[in-house]
Amino acid sequence: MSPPLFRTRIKFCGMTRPGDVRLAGELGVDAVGFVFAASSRRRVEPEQAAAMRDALAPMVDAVALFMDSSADEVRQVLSIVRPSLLQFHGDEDEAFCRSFGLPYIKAVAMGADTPPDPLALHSRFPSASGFLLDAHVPGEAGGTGRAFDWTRVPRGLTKPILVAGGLTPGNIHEAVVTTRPWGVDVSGGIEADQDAPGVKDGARMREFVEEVRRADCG
Ligand SMILES: O=C(O)c1ccccc1NCC(=O)[C@H](O)[C@H](O)COP(=O)(O)O
Repeated sequence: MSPPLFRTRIKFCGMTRPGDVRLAGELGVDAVGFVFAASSRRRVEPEQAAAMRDALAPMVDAVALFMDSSADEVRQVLSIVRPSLLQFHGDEDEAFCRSFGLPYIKAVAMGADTPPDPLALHSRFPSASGFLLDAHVPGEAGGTGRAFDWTRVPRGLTKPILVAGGLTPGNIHEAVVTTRPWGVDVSGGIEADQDAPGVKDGARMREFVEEVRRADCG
């Protein structure tokens, strides 16, 4: 049987080391994320992210992730890091997100109540390139290592969606088969030590990619 044409995109987030970024490129990952959210345990300085960007393979997106940063802070990161894609995790509105002239992804918290309404999302963020559905843990912003109920992924989203939150090499096959997303985003699940956030583990990175590809073939 010939392999399917569709390929689930993979983003590794919360990168802090150039070597991990280099390996992500070799594994065929589509994007890597650098976190600039003030509250994050994986936050990096713009200069550190610029060094990682230099380690990036061609045709891999460098994603700068913000949460309620000021426009000046975002612009400073853009000038130093030169990301190809932005990701917003806070209360940023459409005008703010598009004001930097770069494609962007808007994160949506998947709380315990009703799933987000696709029409409402599209009309609030018509210029978004896609939406990242992340687990919502009260009092925490992201990168929580928690998963949400994947059966609650809203149908009828015409823009690409990325599923995030608590993904690991052990559950990513089921997550992809259940949700069939445009892409998946992982941070803690490719780290070996919970006490060393941002330090990725090569074997877990490789296994994660292999499991996504296995799901793509199923
Ligand atoms: O990763 C963080 O520390 C973070 C902090 C504040 C806002 C967002 C953050 N991460 C966003 C991501 O895209 C993560 O990859 C996503 O939340 C999944 O994280 P994980 O559950 O650890 O895989």
